Amino acid sequence: MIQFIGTTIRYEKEQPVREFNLEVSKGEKAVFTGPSGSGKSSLLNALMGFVPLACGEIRINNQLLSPATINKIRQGISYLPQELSLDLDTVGDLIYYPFEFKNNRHLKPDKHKINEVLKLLLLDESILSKKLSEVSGGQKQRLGLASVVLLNKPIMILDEPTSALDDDSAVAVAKLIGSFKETTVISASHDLRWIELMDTQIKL
Ligand SMILES: Nc1ncnc2c1ncn2[C@@H]1O[C@H](COP(=O)(O)OP(=O)(O)OP(=O)(O)O)[C@@H](O)[C@H]1O
Repeated sequence: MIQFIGTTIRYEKEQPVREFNLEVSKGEKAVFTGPSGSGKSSLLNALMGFVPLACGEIRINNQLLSPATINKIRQGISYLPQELSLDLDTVGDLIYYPFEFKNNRHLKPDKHKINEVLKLLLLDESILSKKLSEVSGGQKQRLGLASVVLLNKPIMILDEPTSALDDDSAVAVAKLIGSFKETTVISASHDLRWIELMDTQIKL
């Protein structure tokens, strides 16, 4: 379970999230919606421990998110940022990127598993031999999603996961993520194709 309790996020010039309360149960698929600047990414970033809270708290499985617990908590989370700005060369590098970290090395997927996930995301396995500079924005977004799926963590945090996708790919992605019954998903989106397939919509 993920709990936001009186969560307040303050930057130098503004306070986009004020006294925010929410409980997301295990296995629930939740999506933050609302206009640009309403604080959707800020909440996801706070959940990742990237943004300190001005007030309130965040609890994950009853454990308080804090500098002392964040590393342990992150081991149970996979995160897809709004933009993948990693300095990597090939598609393979992108897929394997999270598995280079010590904590994930033992989770490294084999070729068969990777191909299976690529197929579910409507990507051809030939994409693995391409350079990242040769793939489209929508393909890159699905490759990031493939990594997140392959990590198979109990919690997924997805920031605008379908923003660059055509209809068929957006629906394929939403259905795939929705099929992981045990996985808790917290996302931010403007995309109705995604929002409609989530369990809970939280309007900010
Ligand atoms: N690191 C930061 N420093 C200062 N201000 C920030 C920072 N991150 C976000 N903000 C401001 O906080 C507000 C909320 O931003 P946030 O990115 O959380 O909104 P959002 O709902 O995700 O928007 P979008 O739909 O455009 O992605 C915005 O006005 C933004 O300018």
